[in-house]
Amino acid sequence: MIQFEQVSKVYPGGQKALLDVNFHLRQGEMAFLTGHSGAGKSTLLKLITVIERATAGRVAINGHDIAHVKAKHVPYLRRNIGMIFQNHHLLMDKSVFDNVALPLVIEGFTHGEIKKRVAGALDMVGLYGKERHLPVMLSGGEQQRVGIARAIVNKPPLLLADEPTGNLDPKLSMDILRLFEVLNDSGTSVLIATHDLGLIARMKYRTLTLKQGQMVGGQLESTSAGAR
Ligand SMILES: Nc1ncnc2c1ncn2[C@@H]1O[C@H](COP(=O)(O)OP(=O)(O)OP(=O)(O)O)[C@@H](O)[C@H]1O
Repeated sequence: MIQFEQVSKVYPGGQKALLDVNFHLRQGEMAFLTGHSGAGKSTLLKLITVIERATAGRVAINGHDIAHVKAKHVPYLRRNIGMIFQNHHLLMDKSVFDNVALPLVIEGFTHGEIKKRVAGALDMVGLYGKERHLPVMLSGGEQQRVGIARAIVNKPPLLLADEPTGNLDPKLSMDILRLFEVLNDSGTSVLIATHDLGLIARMKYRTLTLKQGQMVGGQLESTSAGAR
């Protein structure tokens, strides 16, 4: 599903964020991505969503090299990726419903289908009934879950999450991880960047580890990857 071959990223100014990174996330796999602050986790996710471009190497999704994809094709590529951001990226002047509906509106779904799917996604994250609320009326954890509902509402084949449990208490964190498992069971590939080693330890998934931009663990696919 996702393949990195000798991928490096140097930011303008010379900051080396990733160095010769190799890994393969299989179709239907769920894995964690961990490492110290500044190790390069967010950068790695940004290369997959083409928010940033690799300086060297090959980044491929389903065999297609995306490192050099034309800017006009990037929105099509992103439709297949649900992205959960560290700081939610919600539209603060729009209701919960409008925030979650956004990917479906962009894709041109009918109003009836949008209502049905948004209700389903909000139900999955435990926010059913809060459709008309503005994000400011919600707690940090609830806002995070609105971001998760928005990422899963169009049932993307790939879900990327950057610290998805950062604002959540242990019980809610576990609930969100279980939700990712449900999506993974239905075929979604999931990559979760997190500092939460306790959470990782409780779930038996492959863990890719970055240290100062280098992949120092988890690159090799194990036959038990994805087993619980
Ligand atoms: N836009 C940018 N311009 C220059 N340097 C950047 C930029 N974004 C990130 N970096 C640098 O690249 C390195 C990797 O950053 P990145 O955000 O990928 O790390 P991270 O592992 O996600 O960290 P955290 O866990 O703190 O979010 C850091 O040294 C950071 O300062």
